Amino acid sequence: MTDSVLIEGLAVEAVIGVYDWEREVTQRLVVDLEMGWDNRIPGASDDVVDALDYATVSERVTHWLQQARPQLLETAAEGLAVMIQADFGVPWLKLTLRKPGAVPTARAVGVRIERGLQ
Ligand SMILES: Nc1nc2c(c(=O)[nH]1)N=C([C@H](O)[C@@H](O)CO)CN2
Repeated sequence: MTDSVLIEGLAVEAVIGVYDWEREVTQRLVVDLEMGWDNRIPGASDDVVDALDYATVSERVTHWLQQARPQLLETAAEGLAVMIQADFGVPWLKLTLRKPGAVPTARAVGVRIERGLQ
């Protein structure tokens, strides 16, 4: 199944980082998500109940990142993937998590993971 639902450039202020100073501040994270979903069903019903609601997923991702306070981007990405697959029934996803302020000479640094079967 090649259909998907997208969330691009979701900005979240959260505590993340391995250094002591990073535990005292929030930093900007930017989330890009592609989530497998059969869009033929909502496409036929025109009912959001059948859709993967990107607004609800965005809220849950934001809340998860703000309460988790992970050290590593890898930990955050893994936890988000588990939550999205379990809570929304998403069969596969590609998640990119960027930390734009981490390396001043780079536009952004980050990690990308894919989970599940496409
Ligand atoms: N692969 C990673 N490398 C680093 C991470 C990370 O989360 N994943 N984090 C840091 C620090 O927290 C850094 O962002 C502080 O500027 C270093 N390397």
